[in-house]
Amino acid sequence: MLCFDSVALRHADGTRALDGVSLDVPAGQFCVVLGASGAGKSTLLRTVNGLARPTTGAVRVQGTPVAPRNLARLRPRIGMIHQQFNLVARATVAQNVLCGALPAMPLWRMLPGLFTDTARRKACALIEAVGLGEEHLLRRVSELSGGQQQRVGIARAFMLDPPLVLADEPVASLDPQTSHDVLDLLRRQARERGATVLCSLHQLDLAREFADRIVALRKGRVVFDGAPQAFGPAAFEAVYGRMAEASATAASPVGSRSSPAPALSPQPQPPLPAGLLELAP
Ligand SMILES: Nc1ncnc2c1ncn2[C@@H]1O[C@H](COP(=O)(O)OP(=O)(O)OP(=O)(O)O)[C@@H](O)[C@H]1O
Repeated sequence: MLCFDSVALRHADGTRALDGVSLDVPAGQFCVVLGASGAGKSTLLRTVNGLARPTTGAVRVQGTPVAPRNLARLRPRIGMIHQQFNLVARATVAQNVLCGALPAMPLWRMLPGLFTDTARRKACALIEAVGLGEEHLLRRVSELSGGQQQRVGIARAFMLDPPLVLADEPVASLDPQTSHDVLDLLRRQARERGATVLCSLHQLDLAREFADRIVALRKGRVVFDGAPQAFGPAAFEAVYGRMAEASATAASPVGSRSSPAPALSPQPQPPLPAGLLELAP
């Protein structure tokens, strides 16, 4: 379904965001990408829908290379769920979900927002499937809670029945219980529709609970790739580096709903760079 072939991405300032990532994600898999902040998770996802271009290597979706000439053909096949929901705040729930059909619409229908009856019915069915009743259809999304907004985001992502869904930290701004419910919903929807999911997360406990497979990055490299049960203290240390084994276990026991906490030991404070001292008021 999805193939990363020796993918490296170096930014103009020299930052190596991805460094030789090779992965095959088979159809139907719920694959979670873990890693500390800056490890390259978002960049990896963005190479799949063409928002980031690898410096070397290739990404293929169902055998089609992700390249500018193929993007119009690929985008309807890739649903996207964002950390900050990326909904149109002033538009209604129904309008936002219908927007998920735009990548497959001709321009003459897209500009005036001429959605077909089939699309409207599909949007209603999806809104119900994600647990939002009819009373929510015409509510502005700005009036919804974070969890409800992400349900709208999930419904929108499935509008075109994409075989592949990318979810970039979909629960980062939600409380632990809502995070659990939203991931449960995402996995159920993906299973029912046979979709493959590549989902970046910070919460190891949620990854262990929902993933079929965990791929962990550190500094743009894959440092763990395996079943959630195989992600033990050694993998934790490989991914999060400085965190001690004991604090790792305490921070994120299996089944807990908290995010990994930073190591508790006090760190010596380095001196402020000279440039910052000059910024005194
Ligand atoms: N436009 C850019 N120019 C230079 N460096 C960038 C740019 N965008 C991202 N980076 C760097 O690339 C690396 C990977 O970033 P990325 O956003 O993929 O990490 P991440 O694992 O998703 O982090 P987070 O969990 O904090 O969202 C980081 O070092 C980041 O600072």
